[in-house]
Amino acid sequence: MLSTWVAVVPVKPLGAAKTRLRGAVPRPAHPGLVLAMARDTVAAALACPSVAGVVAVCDDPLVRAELVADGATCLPDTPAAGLNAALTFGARAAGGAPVVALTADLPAMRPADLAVALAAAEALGRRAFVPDLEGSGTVLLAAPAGVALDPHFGPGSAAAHLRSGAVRLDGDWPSLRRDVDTAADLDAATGLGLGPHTGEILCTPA
Ligand SMILES: Nc1nc2c(ncn2[C@@H]2O[C@H](COP(=O)(O)OP(=O)(O)OP(=O)(O)O)[C@@H](O)[C@H]2O)c(=O)[nH]1
Ligand SMILES: C=C(OP(=O)(O)O)C(=O)O
Repeated sequence: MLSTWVAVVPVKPLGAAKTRLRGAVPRPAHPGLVLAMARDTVAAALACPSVAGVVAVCDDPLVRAELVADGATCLPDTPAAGLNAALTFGARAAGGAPVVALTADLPAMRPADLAVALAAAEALGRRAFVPDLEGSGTVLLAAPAGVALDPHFGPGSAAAHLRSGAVRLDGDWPSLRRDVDTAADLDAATGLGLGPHTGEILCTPA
């Protein structure tokens, strides 16, 4: 039987987020692009049959309002403590359920790819992670019920997750593994098929 996972999605305040992506769209559209990618990530997670709910961790009132309207629960960030603290905080709110951490920059993610990755994690019964397409970063970290998430996101996180004892999952899940950090990543995600919110931003004239 499939577990029902709680997905924890961290989102930086829009004014500070996705600095490497600046320039991919005209300057005023940048916050809207970051928000749209987060909304598509959350929508795909909510549409995945093995996900029971999404907890977003974010201090930005606009992001919180949009994601709650989309069906997520939102928690405030731990003040100035960073990404891994935010994930640990969000994971604790899952109350011992299986937790999957997802970055909020997966605008091409398909629910079916996420479901297959989660089934692979469940079959292992251990902490497991999915590297990004480049191989050095992490897009997903999963912990079974009752096991601490112990996130090590940040530069070189795939190696850090491996060192921490998590198992690397190497499935062919391009829509899940295509995180968007740069304009070139956004082009690649566009080629895979963007979610509707990100697609709409890119189609809106400046
Ligand atoms: N809640 C929260 N989310 C964070 C924090 N730092 C990063 N994130 C989120 O974690 C995910 C992965 O982070 P990055 O891909 O490095 O995003 P970023 O820091 O906005 O991007 P750059 O400025 O280009 O480094 C994204 O969804 C970010 O919004 C943080 O301090 N708090
Ligand atoms: C935070 C991460 O994202 P990126 O490396 O894409 O900034 C990560 O991969 O751990």
